[in-house]
Amino acid sequence: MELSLSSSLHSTTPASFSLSTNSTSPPRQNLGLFSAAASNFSSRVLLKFNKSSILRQPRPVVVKSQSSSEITNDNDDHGFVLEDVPHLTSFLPDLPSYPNPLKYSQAYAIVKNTFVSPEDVVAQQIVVQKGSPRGIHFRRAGPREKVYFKPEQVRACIVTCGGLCPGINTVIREIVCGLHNMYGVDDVLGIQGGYRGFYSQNTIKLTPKLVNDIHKRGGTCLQTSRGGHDTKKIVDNIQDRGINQVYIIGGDGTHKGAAAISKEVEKRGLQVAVVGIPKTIDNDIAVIDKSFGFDTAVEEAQRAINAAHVEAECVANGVGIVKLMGRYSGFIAMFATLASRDVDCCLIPESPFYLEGQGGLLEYVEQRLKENGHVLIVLAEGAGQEYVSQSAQAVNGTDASGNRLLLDVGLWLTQEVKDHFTNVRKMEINLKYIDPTYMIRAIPSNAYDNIYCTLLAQSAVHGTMAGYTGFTVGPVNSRHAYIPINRVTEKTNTVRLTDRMWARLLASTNQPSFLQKCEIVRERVDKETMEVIDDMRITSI
Ligand SMILES: Nc1ncnc2c1ncn2[C@@H]1O[C@H](COP(=O)(O)OP(=O)(O)O)[C@@H](O)[C@H]1O
Ligand SMILES: O=P(O)(O)OC[C@H]1O[C@](O)(COP(=O)(O)O)[C@@H](O)[C@@H]1O
Ligand SMILES: [Mg+2]
Repeated sequence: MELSLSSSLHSTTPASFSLSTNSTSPPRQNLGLFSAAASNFSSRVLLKFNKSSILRQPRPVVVKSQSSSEITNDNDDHGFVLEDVPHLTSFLPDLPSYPNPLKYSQAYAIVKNTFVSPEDVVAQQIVVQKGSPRGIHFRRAGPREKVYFKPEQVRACIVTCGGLCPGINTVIREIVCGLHNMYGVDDVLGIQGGYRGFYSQNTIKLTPKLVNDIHKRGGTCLQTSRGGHDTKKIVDNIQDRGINQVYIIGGDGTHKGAAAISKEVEKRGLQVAVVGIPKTIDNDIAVIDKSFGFDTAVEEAQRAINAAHVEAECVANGVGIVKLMGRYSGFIAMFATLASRDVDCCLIPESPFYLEGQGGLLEYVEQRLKENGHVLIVLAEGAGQEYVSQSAQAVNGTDASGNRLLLDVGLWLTQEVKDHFTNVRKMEINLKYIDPTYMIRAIPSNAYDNIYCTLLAQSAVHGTMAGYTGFTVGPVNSRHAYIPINRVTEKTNTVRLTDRMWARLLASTNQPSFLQKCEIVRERVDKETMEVIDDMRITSI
C-alpha cells in the first residue's frame, strides 16, 4: 500500500491524499492530520517523510505499511518513521471538527504553546550513532487545536480490567476531572467489574465530586475482573448506551481486548474513540518507559525485604527469602533488589538458575552464611517454575484471561534450602520466608505515581477529544506519546540479560550469573542472549 499526502504538515485541517493500493480495504479520504495512514488498525502503518527533518522539510510524501524490520534508510529521509495512531476521520471522513475549548481555559490560555503541533513527535530511540537511521517515532501526546467532539455530546465510559495496581483510582479520578475541568464534559459512566461489566452490570455515573478522594485508596473503585471479553456484546452495549469515548485501563490482555473493540467500532462505522491506559504491576508493557504503580510497588517491597533482612541478621545462619510479583518479567524483583542493597541474590524468570554443584545457588548461600552469618534471597514468582512443576503435582492451569497459573516457587525454594542444609550439609539454619504478594499492589500510589497517573489520564483525554482512537498513551523517553495499540500487545517487556541493568544488579549483589550450566540457560533465554553467552564462553576459553 502506498499513499501520497498532498497537504502540508502545518495544516490544521485534515489532510487529503491520493491512494494507490492493492489492499482489500476501501480507499479512505480526508483524514485527520496524518492519522489517516493508520486506518488499518491491525497492521503497523508507517509514515515516512522526505528530506532530513520534518521540521525543516514538513512535507510527507510516502506512507507505507510495513513492519519495523523492513524499515530502511533509503532515499534522503534519514530513516525517519512515524508509527501513527488511527483517527476517527479515517472511517468517518465527514466528521466535523471544532475549536478546542482549552483555548479559552484559564489554565491553558497562558501556556506558550497551548496546543501540541501536528509536527511534534517522540523518538523511540534516543541513544543513536552518527549516521544511523532516525528510526521510529510516535505522535506526541497533548491537546490539539481542533477537537472532534462537542463537549455536550460526549458520553464517556471508564472500565478497569486485569489485576490491581497502585494508581488505578488516580487515573479514574483524573479522567473524570480532566474531561470536566478541561473540556466541560459531564457525562462519564463507570463500567463495573471489568469487560464483562459492559453487558452484565449497571453503570455508575462518575462525577468530580464522587471521585474526589478515590486516589487515596488502593484498588479500583469500579472493580475489575479477568476473562469475560466478548467484543460483540461489549460494542452492542457501547452503541445501546450511546457511549462515544471509551477509556480502558488495563495491561497487555486488556489492550488486546481494546484493539478488538476499536476494530469492531470501525467496522460498524461508529463515532467512538477507544483509548487504552497501560496498567500492570509487572512493568511488562512494551514501548513505554515504565508502567504506573510499579514505582509504588518497588517501594512497598522494601518493607518485606527489610523485615526479612532484620530477621536473618538477628539469628545465627539466618536465611531470608522474599517472593515478589512478576509472572513473566522480573522487574519488581530486580528494582527492589537494586534499591535495597541488603539482598544477596535476586532470581527472576528471565535468568535461569540452578541449585546444586559448583556455581549453584546452594553453594552461594553457604558461602554467604560463612562470610556474613546471614543471607537474603529475593525471587520473582515466575522464576524457576520448571523446577517447581517437576517436584510438585504440576497444575498446568490458566486463569479466566488465559494467563498461566504459577506454582509457589517461594515455598519450593524454602523447602530445598532447608533440606540441603539440614540433611546434606548437617548445618543448622534459621530460615524465614516472606510472601508479601498482594500487599505491594493493593495500596494507593505514591507521589511519583500519582503525578504519572495524572499525566496519563490527561493525555488520554486530549487524544480522544482530538479524535484519535485505537491508541494507548505513555511516556517514551520521558515524553508522553500516542502509541498504536498493536505495539504494546505484540510483545511483552522483559528484563534483558544483555542490557546493563541486569549487569548492574549482578555487580551490586555479587551473586553468581549461573551461566556455567549452559544447557539450562539454553532452554530458557532468547536466541539473541544465547548468542552473546556463547560468544562470551568462546572468548573466555
Ligand atoms: N487476546 C485477548 N483478546 C481479547 N480480550 C482479552 C485477550 N486477552 C485478555 N483479554 C481480556 O482482558 C482482560 C484483562 O486481561 P488480563 O490478562 O487478566 O490482565 P491484564 O490486562 O492486566 O494483562 C480480561 O477481561 C480478558 O478477558
Ligand atoms: O491473583 P491475580 O489477581 O490473578 O493476580 C496475580 C498476578 O497479577 C499480576 O500482578 C499481573 O497482573 P496483570 O497482568 O493483570 O497486570 C502478576 O504479577 C500476578 O501473577
Ligand atoms: Mg497481563
